[in-house]
Amino acid sequence: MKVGIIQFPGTNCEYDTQHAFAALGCETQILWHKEDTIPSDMDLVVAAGGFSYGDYLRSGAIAKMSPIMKALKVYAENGGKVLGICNGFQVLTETGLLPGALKRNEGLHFISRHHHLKVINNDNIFLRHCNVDQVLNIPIAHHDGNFYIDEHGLQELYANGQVLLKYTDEKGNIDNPNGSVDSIAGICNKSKNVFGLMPHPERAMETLLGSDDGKAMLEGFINA
Ligand SMILES: NC(=O)CC[C@H](N)C(=O)O
Repeated sequence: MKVGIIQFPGTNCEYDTQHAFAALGCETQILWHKEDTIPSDMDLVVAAGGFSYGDYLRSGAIAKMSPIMKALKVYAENGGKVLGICNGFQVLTETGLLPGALKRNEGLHFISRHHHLKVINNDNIFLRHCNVDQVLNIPIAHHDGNFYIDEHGLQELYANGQVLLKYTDEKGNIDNPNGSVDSIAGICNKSKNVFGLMPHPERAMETLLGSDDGKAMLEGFINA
C-alpha cells in the first residue's frame, strides 16, 4: 500500500502523516505541490494539515490553485482515494472535491486540544473499522474549523450517508467546539472515495501521546 502526501508551502503535518502511515506498514511519498501528476502507484493521497500559503486570503484558497490540485481532481474522478486532514480538508472544500466550507471558529480562537468524536456512519472505507456511535479521542488544532453547508446541502449529506463524524464529549453527547453545522467534524463525497475531517488522526497513534484512536481510522484505507 502506497500513500502520497501532498506538501504545499506552509504544510506542517506531512511528516507526522508520513510517520503514522509508515507505522501502519505503508510505503509513503511526499508529493510537492508543483507536481502536475499523481504517480500511478498511489493507493491513497493525503492532503496533510498545516497552514498552506500561511492561510492568507482564506485557508486553502491559494493552495487550490497549485498544479497538483488539477491532477488530484482527475485522480479522484477516476476513483482514487483521497483524505484531507485539517488544512487538507479546507483545501478539498475550496477545490470542490468536498461540499461545504470551513469558516473561522465561532469563538474566533485557535483551538488546540484533544476532543471527542462520534462515528455517525461507518459504511465507507475510512471508518469501516469503527462502530457507529463509537466515541474516539482525537486532537483538534485549528482556527478555521467551523464547517458550514446550506440546508439543502446538509440534507443531501445525510441522505447519502456523507456525514461521518461529529464533535461530542466522551459520553457521545454533542459538544461543538467551533460552531460547525450540526457539530460535523468529518464528511465524504457522494462517491465515498474523498474524505475530509478537521481533527488529526495522525496525532493519535500512540497512547503515550494521549490516544491511539487514530489508528482505527487510518487503517481503514489499508487493503481497502
Ligand atoms: N492544523 C491545521 O491543519 C491548521 C488548519 C488551518 N490552517 C486552521 O488553522 O484552521
